[in-house]
Amino acid sequence: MTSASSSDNPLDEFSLIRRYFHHQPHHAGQGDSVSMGPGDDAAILIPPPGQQLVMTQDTSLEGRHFPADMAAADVGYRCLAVNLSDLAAMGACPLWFLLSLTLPEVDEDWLAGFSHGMFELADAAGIALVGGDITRGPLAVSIQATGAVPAGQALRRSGARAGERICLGGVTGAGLHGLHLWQQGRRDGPAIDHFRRPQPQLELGQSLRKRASACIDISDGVLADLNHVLDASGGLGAQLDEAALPLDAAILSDCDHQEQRRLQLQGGDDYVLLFTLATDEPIPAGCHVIGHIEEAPGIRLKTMAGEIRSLSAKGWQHF
Ligand SMILES: Nc1ncnc2c1ncn2[C@@H]1O[C@H](COP(=O)(O)OP(=O)(O)O)[C@@H](O)[C@H]1O
Ligand SMILES: Cc1ncc(C[n+]2csc(CCOP(=O)(O)OP(=O)(O)O)c2C)c(N)n1
Ligand SMILES: [Mg+2]
Repeated sequence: MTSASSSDNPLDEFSLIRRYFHHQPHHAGQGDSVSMGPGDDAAILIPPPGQQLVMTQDTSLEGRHFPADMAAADVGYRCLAVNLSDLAAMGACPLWFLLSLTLPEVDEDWLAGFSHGMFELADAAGIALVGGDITRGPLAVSIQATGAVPAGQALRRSGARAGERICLGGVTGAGLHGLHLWQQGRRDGPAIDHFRRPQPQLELGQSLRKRASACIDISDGVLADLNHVLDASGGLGAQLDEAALPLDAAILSDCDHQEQRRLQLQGGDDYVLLFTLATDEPIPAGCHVIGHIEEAPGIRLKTMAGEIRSLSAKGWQHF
């Protein structure tokens, strides 16, 4: 957020909520499960019969998760996208979300842009905003999203087994590279687009139910998030094949080989799915096999030269 409100009489909290956050869902059926949305002490929701609810929450802070000079519409889109990516990783269909917004001031241009970007993705994904909270302070966006899966079919981090293939739902490295370019003053191009507007892989996640043995979305980098799967699956290990790592050469063309590898494996901000598949499962279209699960703990890389090197599961860490 870069500019202050020019209004002499800023909107009060309730008018602001009515103006920017009472949104009529565009999607057929979106909102049908909402008995009471924003406006009462809490939302009243109708869980889909026979389904389990899946809940997640991620907070995005200015300067930590998105740059202070990012357009408000992109901030709105991105903050919802990172939460939808967690629903995708569980194989869930999005239903409802709560928005907790901390604003330094009432800037109506910013709010109009933010809500526009957020609802653009909400409508595309079929998720309804059902409530939230607004307070004053340094800009922070916290979203709690709920989805549903048929009972017993949610994807977990914990089901990987030795011998299974490790797959990626898309290329990695573009997100953090986009941030680096942003920090160098660039404002357009495919890597920047990837960083500004990550595309949660909801359809892929849903298609992996009853097929993938484990799944996670990559927010902290391939190695760090693969390591969560290995830990959750009982302390297994993995071997990755350097030659098989998907690389969008156009996106990472301005990086040397070592930087490309670092971004691909440790970048973060990717929001593609990483999942494990038994050897008889077909590989979904657009996905890449990057290695396999092994009994021996730790992550190893088979290099282009055929050497096996140990890798540390380093990735993004807040502390
Ligand atoms: N403050 C918290 N209280 C309880 N559980 C938490 C808290 N923060 C994170 N978790 C849980 O820890 C797990 C890992 O969180 P996180 O690393 O944020 O995952 P993700 O990358 O999927 O967002 C999740 O199951 C999340 O719900
Ligand atoms: C301004 C800015 N600096 C740095 C980053 C890089 N970054 C910040 S948090 C993060 C990891 C993901 O965020 P986190 O809060 O750990 O989300 P979660 O893993 O819980 O989904 C990355 C790669 C960024 N996105 N924006
Ligand atoms: Mg999280």
